[in-house]
Amino acid sequence: MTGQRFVVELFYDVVSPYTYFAFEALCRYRQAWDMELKLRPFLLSGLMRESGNKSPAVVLNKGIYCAKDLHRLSKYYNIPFGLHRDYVQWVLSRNTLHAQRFLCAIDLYRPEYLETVSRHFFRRFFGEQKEIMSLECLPKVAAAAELPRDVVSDCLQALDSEPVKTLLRKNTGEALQLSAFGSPTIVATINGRRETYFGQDRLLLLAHDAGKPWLGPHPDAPAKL
Ligand SMILES: N[C@@H](CCC(=O)N[C@@H](CS)C(=O)NCC(=O)O)C(=O)O
Repeated sequence: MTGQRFVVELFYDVVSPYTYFAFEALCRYRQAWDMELKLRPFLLSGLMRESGNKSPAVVLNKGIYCAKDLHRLSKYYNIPFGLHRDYVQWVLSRNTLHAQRFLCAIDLYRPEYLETVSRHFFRRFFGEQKEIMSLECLPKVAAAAELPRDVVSDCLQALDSEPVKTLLRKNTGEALQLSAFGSPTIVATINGRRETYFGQDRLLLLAHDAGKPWLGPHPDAPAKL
C-alpha cells in the first residue's frame, strides 16, 4: 500500500441480512485496519433489476441454506439475529425505498448519524423481526437511534426531495458501474484502484489484498491464550 488513507466503501441496503454482518464487521475493523469507512446506502431491488439478478429468496434450497448459514454467522459475530416468518414474503413483495431514502437524507444533512441509524434498521429487522418497509417505521427507528427530533422531521420531509432521490440513484448507479449485483458490495481502494468484493465472506480476501490482518470477528478483543 502507498501512504494514502485506506478507504473502504460499503454499498448496502438494510433489507439484506448478510449485509448486517458485513456492516458490523467493517465498523469493528476501523481501528485494526486504520480505515476510513464510507457508508453508501443504495437500493438493492433497483440494483437487482438493473443487473438482471434475482433475490436468493426465490430459490427454495438457497433459502433453506441461507437460513442456516445466517444463524452460524450470528454466533460467529455474536450478533443477535432472526428472520420473521414472513421475511421472504416481505422482501419479495415490498422494497426498502423509504428506509434507503431516509438513510440518504441523513447522509446529506446529518452524516454523523448515518452509522447509528443504519444499525437500528438492521436491529429492528433482524434483531426484533419487525418490518422496515413502511413509512411509519422510520420515526421508530430514528427514536431508537436517539436522533434529535428536528433532524428526524427534516429528514422525513426531505424523503421525496430531488437531492435525496439523486443520492440514492447515484449510489445505486455507481455500484452497478462497479459490477455490483447484490448486497453487501464492498469497494476497497488498494494501491489507487477501486476493487469490488461481494459478501461479508470476502472480507478476509479483501484484507489479504490490502495487506491488512484478518483477526476474526472480534478484532479488538484480546487474543485468547
Ligand atoms: N456469500 C455472501 C452472500 C451475500 C448474499 O447472498 N446477499 C444477498 C442479499 S442478502 C444478495 O444480494 N444476493 C445476490 C446474489 O447472491 O446473487 C455473504 O457471505 O455475504
